[in-house]
Amino acid sequence: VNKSIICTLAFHLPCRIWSMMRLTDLSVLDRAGGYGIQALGGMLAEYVSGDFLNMTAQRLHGYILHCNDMVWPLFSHLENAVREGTSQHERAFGKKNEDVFQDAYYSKDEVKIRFMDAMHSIARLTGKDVATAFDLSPYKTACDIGGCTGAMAYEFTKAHPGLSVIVFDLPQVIEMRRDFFKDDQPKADLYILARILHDWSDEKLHVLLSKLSKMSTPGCGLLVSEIFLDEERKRPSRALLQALSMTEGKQRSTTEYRDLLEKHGFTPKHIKHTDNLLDAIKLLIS
Ligand SMILES: C[S@@+](CC[C@H](N)C(=O)[O-])C[C@H]1O[C@@H](n2cnc3c(N)ncnc32)[C@H](O)[C@@H]1O
Repeated sequence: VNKSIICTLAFHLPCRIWSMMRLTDLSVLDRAGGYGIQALGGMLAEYVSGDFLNMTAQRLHGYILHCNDMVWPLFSHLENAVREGTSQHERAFGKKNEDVFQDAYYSKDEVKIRFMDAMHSIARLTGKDVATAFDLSPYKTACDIGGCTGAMAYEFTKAHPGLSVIVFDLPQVIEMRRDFFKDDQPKADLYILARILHDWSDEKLHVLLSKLSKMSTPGCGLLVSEIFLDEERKRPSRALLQALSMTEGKQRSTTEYRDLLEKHGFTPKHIKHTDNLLDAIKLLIS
């Protein structure tokens, strides 16, 4: 991918939103799913000057097509979404539950492939940093919940040759026919949740996390990889912008993730800010 495409995208997205909004007080965006977005300019600076451009040696084609075809059209609902306090997905698809995810991304084959390609691009970009963030030598088996194409799982097996990783995802993605809210996850020493938690409400996550907690025995680990908001919920700005195009989920700070996970018996052990697009936290079941 040509750097100029990234620059163009990074520049035009915030600028177009800004001009559409014509708002002087961007804190009004807090109503759109509870996210402040005071930092559109900051996001631009981060993208243009930051490591993002150095990563473009990796393939981002799928992600750019996904942004162009799926994410960008959602932003045409931005102004009303802000006024009504709805998420843009809710406005675009008229409903707010997990079916939105399946309908939006998996109802048509070409959209499905593009979404999977987009997830694959970012997993390849971030996977090595997430996989090497912690010492995982005590674990022999891992389960990547919502692991999509297996790109992240592949990075884990490359970084930890003794670890075997199961990918658990929807029937449309793999033939295992597993839904992480309904089906029991396979037994593993380590559960990986990469870019999963931000997609769901606290209520939904209680269902998923209590299942994982029941499956885990003392010594089992949980590795969560997300963008962690700072405690003021203002940065990084790409997380805030992404929040506006999400389904029913929300971005959370490190403390919010910690509180959520501790309720299910997972004790945080290490947090790693990777300087890549995703951070990671490792927890142990107590
Ligand atoms: C945002 S993607 C993250 C993919 C991958 N973990 C990564 O970091 O590249 C969310 C993944 O969760 C899967 N997913 C969504 N709802 C699910 C469900 N109810 N049961 C199982 N997988 C689900 C999607 O198919 C998709 O692969």
